[in-house]
Amino acid sequence: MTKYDVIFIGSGHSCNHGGIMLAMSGKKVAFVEMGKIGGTCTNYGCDAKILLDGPFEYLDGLKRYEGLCVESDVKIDWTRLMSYKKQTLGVFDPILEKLFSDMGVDVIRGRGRIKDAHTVEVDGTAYETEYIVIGTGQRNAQLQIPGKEFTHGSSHFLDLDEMPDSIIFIGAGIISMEFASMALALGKKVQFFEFAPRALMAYPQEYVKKLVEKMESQGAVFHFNEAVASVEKEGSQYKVTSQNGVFATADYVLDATGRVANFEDLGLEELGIKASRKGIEVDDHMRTSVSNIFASGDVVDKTIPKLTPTAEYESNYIAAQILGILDAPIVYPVIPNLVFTLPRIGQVGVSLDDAKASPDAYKVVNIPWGVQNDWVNNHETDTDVNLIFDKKGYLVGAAIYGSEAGTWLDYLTLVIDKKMTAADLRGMIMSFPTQTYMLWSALLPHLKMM
Ligand SMILES: Cc1cc2nc3c(=O)[nH]c(=O)nc-3n(C[C@H](O)[C@H](O)[C@H](O)COP(=O)(O)OP(=O)(O)OC[C@H]3O[C@@H](n4cnc5c(N)ncnc54)[C@H](O)[C@@H]3O)c2cc1C
Ligand SMILES: NC(=O)c1ccc[n+]([C@@H]2O[C@H](COP(=O)([O-])OP(=O)(O)OC[C@H]3O[C@@H](n4cnc5c(N)ncnc54)[C@H](O)[C@@H]3O)[C@@H](O)[C@H]2O)c1
Repeated sequence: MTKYDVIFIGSGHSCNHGGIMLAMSGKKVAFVEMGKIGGTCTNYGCDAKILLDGPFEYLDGLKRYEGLCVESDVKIDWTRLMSYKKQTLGVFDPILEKLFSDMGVDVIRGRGRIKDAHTVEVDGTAYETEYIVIGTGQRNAQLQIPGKEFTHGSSHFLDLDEMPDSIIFIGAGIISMEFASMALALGKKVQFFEFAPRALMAYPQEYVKKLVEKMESQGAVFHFNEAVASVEKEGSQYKVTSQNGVFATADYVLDATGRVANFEDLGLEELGIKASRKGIEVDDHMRTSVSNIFASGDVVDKTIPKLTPTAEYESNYIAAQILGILDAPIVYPVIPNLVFTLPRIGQVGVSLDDAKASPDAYKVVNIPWGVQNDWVNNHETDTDVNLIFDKKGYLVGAAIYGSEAGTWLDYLTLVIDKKMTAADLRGMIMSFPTQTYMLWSALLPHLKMM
């Protein structure tokens, strides 16, 4: 029997970064994968979504100049876009398998199950190992309601060869709002049933309101405070009904009501490792109650956001521990959150809603960016930025509404994380005229001097 130093169950971002670090440091490593190599982000999540979003971003930008100087009749052909997506991402699985094995990692295909603290079984074959890392991720939390068989999850939507003419989104969270932005840009009929009083509950209220109004102007209908109770088939359509009796019909129903951990059938109960739909319980070293078994990424029960960069961070942290490079508890740096709607909404650090509720602790500087910087802003007049400073003048948070939010958020994350002062920024030279230069100028007067 091959004896491994570390077996990862999963091959997504919660596993592969740390796994490669370990293999390159001379450890004998294997990834056990029952689906596509690379996991959700690579095959059915971030990468698929951002590839499809590409032309929509440009179309949204071009539309801003309509009536000003652009006569636009640009249309996106979803079917051809999807075929481009399938061609591009379809080759990732074999490429990654080769890449990993070239780096010294064995890829074992099949469902992994922990037999005892030092044995992983894959479809009946046992593999011995010193350490185990569980990185089995999450799946759609499909509502258990009558007619659930008529609903689809995010992976199905990201593989649709034809965009349906009408769609009901159950939930107005991150996945629904991102997907609906594309459907609306194609002129499709979109409705939402959302249990909460508003969309994107974790994001700044005023920005979500702006986004919802934009989507409504494109024809979207939002039913807030409506929990879905059933889905029925009516001819070629589907009827969605809420607990209050509000109903609507559409060609397609997407259930995006959150995600649950893949913790079942891993042999955890026999080992006394605690887990629930929220995830596997770990200590501040990412260890389960069995000290040589770690959990990483989306499958962990944690309060920090379940994202690709946080999964990557944890996998590197676990690898460093196994290598004996560090022994301190895990400490997360500031984590940016970005919704890829049209336009984006992003925030990092202290949230805008919290900062506004605590004026004694924070100074909020609003910049009506789109109005002030229209000349450098690609005519995106409704862009808005809020910068949040603590009483010493350090930047501690930021919230952004605009198509460039991602780039700016990463830049501001650096300023927050490194506790940069005005003197630090003045010691740097930025390119000009760029939006990041304007952000740099906007920060200077409010930041701690030195
Ligand atoms: C539609 C969508 C869009 C997203 N967009 C973004 C985004 O824009 N930005 C962002 O940061 N995050 C995004 N995410 C979240 C991101 O995809 C996850 O945070 C990330 O993939 C987590 O990585 P992971 O390795 O923990 O889990 P996963 O990537 O889910 O990997 C888990 C792997 O384990 C395998 N597995 C499970 N059980 C077993 C078993 N018993 N044996 C063997 N293999 C097993 C699965 O097949 C899977 O490949 C998105 C998610 C979705 C669904
Ligand atoms: N840009 C990104 O970072 C990104 C993008 C996509 C996905 N993700 C990942 O996926 C997760 C988001 O997944 P999601 O959008 O499914 O979850 P979510 O938690 O963002 O949204 C789910 C929504 O469904 C609503 N809901 C729950 N039960 C309902 C019911 N019975 N009827 C009507 N509404 C109901 C909730 O109130 C909530 O607003 C993120 O936490 C992240 O892990 C991240």
